[in-house]
Amino acid sequence: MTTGTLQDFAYRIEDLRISYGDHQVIHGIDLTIEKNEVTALIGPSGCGKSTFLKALNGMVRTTSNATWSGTIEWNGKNMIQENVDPLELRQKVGMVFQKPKPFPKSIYENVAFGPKIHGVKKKDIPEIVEQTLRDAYLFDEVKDRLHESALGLSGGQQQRLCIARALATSPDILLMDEPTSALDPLSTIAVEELILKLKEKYTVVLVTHQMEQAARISDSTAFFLMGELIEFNRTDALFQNPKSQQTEDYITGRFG
Ligand SMILES: Nc1ncnc2c1ncn2[C@@H]1O[C@H](COP(=O)(O)OP(=O)(O)OP(=O)(O)O)[C@@H](O)[C@H]1O
Repeated sequence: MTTGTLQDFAYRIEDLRISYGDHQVIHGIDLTIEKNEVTALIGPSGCGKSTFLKALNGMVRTTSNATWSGTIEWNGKNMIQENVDPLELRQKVGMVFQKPKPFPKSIYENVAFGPKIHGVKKKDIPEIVEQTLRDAYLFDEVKDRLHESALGLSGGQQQRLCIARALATSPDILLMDEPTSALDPLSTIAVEELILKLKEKYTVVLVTHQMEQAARISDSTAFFLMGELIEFNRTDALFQNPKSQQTEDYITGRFG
């Protein structure tokens, strides 16, 4: 594999296997994640969706009881076999979690934190903060209170701030682990609309328990069951005409 090759995909995954101690939880997954699309990961609790996401941002490497094998080609390298700079990975692959957890600092400082760590010049930071808050469709709501605590924002605003924080280091990819599960319906719609806009600039991989959400906002959907990839297809095709009986049972609510 040549370093720096321009890829037309965000990730190419081949025969990915992951274990925690003796417990294998991902069983040989092959999947290509396209750039500038939303890829949804669905499946019942414990099927390995979060573990798969942790593989994509390299967190499996630093999880003490975890081992992995296979190929995750990202940015011209197999991140399982080859040395990938953890700082580069953290800058290029942003992560958004289930519960919004802004730092107990001002709105401004939350967004400025990443660029500061990555060595952006002090004079450039105000512009980055403003642009990133605009990209997260939050700027107009917070422009008069940038230096007030982020903890004073609503849950939905806090989640959009966490998305802004992830965007502030100019990533290519955003990994989102159930980003709306702690939000009320209106905030959920705001975050879903944001995700749809983000794919113009970013690749989004989204773990969701809400089938309607996958159907509404993703381009492709992967259905996981007990650590195996049962079906991966364009979202419309997967929901309208599932090829596997297990997919059909899951999306029609017969289990999970
Ligand atoms: N650090 C860990 N050590 C040991 N086992 C783990 C660890 N993290 C996850 N597991 C186990 O790996 C399996 C897959 O978990 P994972 O969190 O990836 O599933 P999930 O599909 O994201 O579940 P959920 O939808 O409930 O979040 C589960 O059996 C879980 O208990």
